[in-house]
Amino acid sequence: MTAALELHDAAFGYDGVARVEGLSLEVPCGAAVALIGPNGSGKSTLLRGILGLAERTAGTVRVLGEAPERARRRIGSLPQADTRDATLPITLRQAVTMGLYRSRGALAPIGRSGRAAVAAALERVGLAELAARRFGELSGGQQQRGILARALVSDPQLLLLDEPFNGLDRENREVLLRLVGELRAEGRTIVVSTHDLEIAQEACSHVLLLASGHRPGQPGHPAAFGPLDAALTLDAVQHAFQGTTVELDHHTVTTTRETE
Ligand SMILES: Nc1ncnc2c1ncn2[C@@H]1O[C@H](COP(=O)(O)OP(=O)(O)OP(=O)(O)O)[C@@H](O)[C@H]1O
Repeated sequence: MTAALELHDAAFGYDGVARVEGLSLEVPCGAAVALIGPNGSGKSTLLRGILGLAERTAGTVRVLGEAPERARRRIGSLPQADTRDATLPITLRQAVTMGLYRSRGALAPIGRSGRAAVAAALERVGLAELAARRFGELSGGQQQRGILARALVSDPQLLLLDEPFNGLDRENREVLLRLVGELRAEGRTIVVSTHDLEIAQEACSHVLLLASGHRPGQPGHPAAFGPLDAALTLDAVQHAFQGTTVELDHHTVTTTRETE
């Protein structure tokens, strides 16, 4: 298999209405794709579409060579922080164990190999010592790493991370950046949405820039896709982030949203 994701003129949305459209791209296996775009351009909708959780309203989609619903057991996902429930009365270890259900089913016994996988995932994100803590009592950054461990526990080939860097302090950000590098080195494919172009430059091989619809209510669409150096141009960033000031120098790209 050459491509982890193959989209041809695909569109995704809700209730028959496309929220992001015109997606034609192939993501090679082992790539780390930064998914960048302004609020509402459809980043989360695209990630949900890849998981088969948002409606495909046009085009075709292959994920790891299969239809999204069939590929789901080979995908690890980290949803946006505000869509998670941190109040569940469970421990961190139990939260991570839930990551096994997708591949094994919720009623299958976890067994020795499952427990070892949970321990390894917790070790990997540096939280082994907090395994017995209640999930809701962890800091935001620790919860984020715990959810990443939950995504990793089933040994996924594709990882979909929705704004994992949001609200992280420097230490948690560094841990996460290092992990993305390691996961990529292991040959896993990663799609990570972020508002931070610096993260894209530090951690990713490819970029998909989404622009908002031309008018309010219209679906977002790609402004650029490709290897980072070729696709992350000032023109593409300006097209995606209309109404913002963008600076692009040799190594650093900063975008600042203009206040009205
Ligand atoms: N469950 C839903 N039902 C209907 N419309 C939705 C749903 N979720 C999102 N939308 C709409 O789809 C559009 C794209 O939203 P989406 O969350 O994918 O954008 P985003 O780029 O991830 O934004 P942000 O950066 O703010 O997270 C928005 O207009 C949003 O209101």
